[in-house]
Amino acid sequence: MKIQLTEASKRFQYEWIFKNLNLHLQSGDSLAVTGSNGSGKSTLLKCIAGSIPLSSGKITWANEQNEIPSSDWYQKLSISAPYLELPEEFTLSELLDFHFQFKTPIPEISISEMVKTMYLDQHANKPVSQFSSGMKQRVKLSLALFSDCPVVFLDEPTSNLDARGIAWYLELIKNFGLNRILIICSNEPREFEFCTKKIKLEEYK
Ligand SMILES: Nc1ncnc2c1ncn2[C@@H]1O[C@H](COP(=O)(O)OP(=O)(O)OP(=O)(O)O)[C@@H](O)[C@H]1O
Repeated sequence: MKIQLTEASKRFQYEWIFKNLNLHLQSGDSLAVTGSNGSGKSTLLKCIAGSIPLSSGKITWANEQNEIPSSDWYQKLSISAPYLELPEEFTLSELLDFHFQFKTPIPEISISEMVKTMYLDQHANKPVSQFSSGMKQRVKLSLALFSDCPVVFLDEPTSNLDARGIAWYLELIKNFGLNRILIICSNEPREFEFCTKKIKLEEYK
């Protein structure tokens, strides 16, 4: 899998969010996108995901053989972000059943092993609405990384996680994240110190 940004630029009205961004990513690459609040990290993710258009420039996704049309990018992509809510009326078991009707689970582990890996096996039949914020964050990250997608976006991955949760996140990335294209939006070095590439959005204004 390859993602190429060529002179990618985005503005809202008269405000440039980023300009002339060139980037080449392939499977195995992990990219940290850093920048202050409001610098445009989430906007860049949305452009790369194809959910909002660039103002100028080009983004292409390709597998080994062919370019992938932008209408199909979402099939290759899983996302964990603070602004994406879980359907909280489901129990965790129901949520996993629901989620994996749309995404293929990774072949390495079974659904019951996923629940154990989340340290939520005691809570599988509890509605997600009753989970703590840290438990919900572990569910969001797990859904993203346990989906068999070649591209994974993680926006502020350790928000709501305590020290044990952060160690759990780093282990999850090590075990399930590193053979994909991983893009992490963050200003917390501990969330992205393993990344092979880094961009600072303030440098693209
Ligand atoms: N739909 C929109 N219309 C107009 N302006 C927008 C829109 N979406 C975002 N913006 C503006 O784009 C800029 C970048 O916002 P964005 O959410 O991408 O920043 P961010 O780096 O992810 O911020 P944070 O770290 O606070 O999450 C902000 O000035 C924001 O107000």
